[in-house]
Amino acid sequence: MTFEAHEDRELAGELATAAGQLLLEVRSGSGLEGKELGDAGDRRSDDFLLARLAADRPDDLVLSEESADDKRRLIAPRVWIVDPLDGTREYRTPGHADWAVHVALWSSGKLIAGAVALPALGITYVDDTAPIAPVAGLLPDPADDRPRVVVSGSRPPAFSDEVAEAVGGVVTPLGSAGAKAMAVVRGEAAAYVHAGGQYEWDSAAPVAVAQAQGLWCGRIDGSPLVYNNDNTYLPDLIICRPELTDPIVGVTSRYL
Ligand SMILES: Nc1ncnc2c1ncn2[C@@H]1O[C@H](COP(=O)(O)O)[C@@H](OP(=O)(O)O)[C@H]1O
Ligand SMILES: [Mg+2]
Repeated sequence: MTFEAHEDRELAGELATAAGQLLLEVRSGSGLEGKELGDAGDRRSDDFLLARLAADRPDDLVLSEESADDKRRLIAPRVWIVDPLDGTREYRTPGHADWAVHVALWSSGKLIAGAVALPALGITYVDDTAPIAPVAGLLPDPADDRPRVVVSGSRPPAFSDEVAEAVGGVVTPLGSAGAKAMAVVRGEAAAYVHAGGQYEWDSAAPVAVAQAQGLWCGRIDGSPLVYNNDNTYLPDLIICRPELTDPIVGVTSRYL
C-alpha cells in the first residue's frame, strides 16, 4: 500500500487529536490522580495509537515511548515515532495545558509527517506550511517584549541563562517538549533549548511541525537531528527562529 503525503499528515493529525481526547476523558473522568493518572493516560493513549496504526498503516513499524522496541524498524521503510503523552508531570497536575500527544512518520532518513496535539487547548498542529498567526495561551502574558527562551521546568539546561542573554531574551520554564516547540510555532516563544536527556519520541513530531513552519531545528552542536536510530536516546535539541541559530549555537556548542 502506498500513501500520499497529505494522507499521512491527515492521519497523524487525526490520531493525535483523538488520543488527546481520550487523555482529557481519563483526566476528568477516571477519578485517578498522581502517578496512577499518568500511567492510565499513557496506557490508554498508547493502546489507541498502536491499534489505529496497525489498522490504518499495517505495513509500517511503530516506535513508541510506551511499548517494547521492535527492532525490525531499523530496516523498515516507514516508521511512526509516537509519544502517547508528553509532559506526563503536567498532565497529572490540575490546571496545566502544557502536555501533548506526538505522532510523527519517519521514512528514508527524514521526518515526512508529524502532528502535535495540545488537548487542553483543543488544538492540533500538523507539518503544514500554512502560516500560523501568533497566538497566546500556553504562557502567561509576557512582562515585556523580550523574546522568550522556553526550557524544561524540571530539568533546565545549564546554558539557559547564557542563551537568553545571547538573544536578549528571558528564560521561561514550560512543561512538555511538544508544548515548548508549539510555543515557538505559535510565536509565544523565540526558541526552545534542551540538553541533558531526551528520546526520539520527545522531539520527532514537534520537529516535523516546526521545520514545516520554517523554524531551525538541530542539535546543540549545530548538527542535524537524526531519527530511527538503534539507540533512541537523543539528549539535546534546539528549535528556534532561523535568525537566532548562530547566537544560540554559538553558546550551546561550548557545552558538549
Ligand atoms: N534529562 C532528561 N532525561 C530523559 N528525558 C527527559 C529529560 N529531560 C526531559 N525529558 C523528557 O522530555 C519531555 C519533556 O520534558 P520537560 O517537560 O521537562 O521539558 C518529557 O517526556 P515525557 O513526559 O514523555 O516523559 C521528559 O521525560
Ligand atoms: Mg515525552
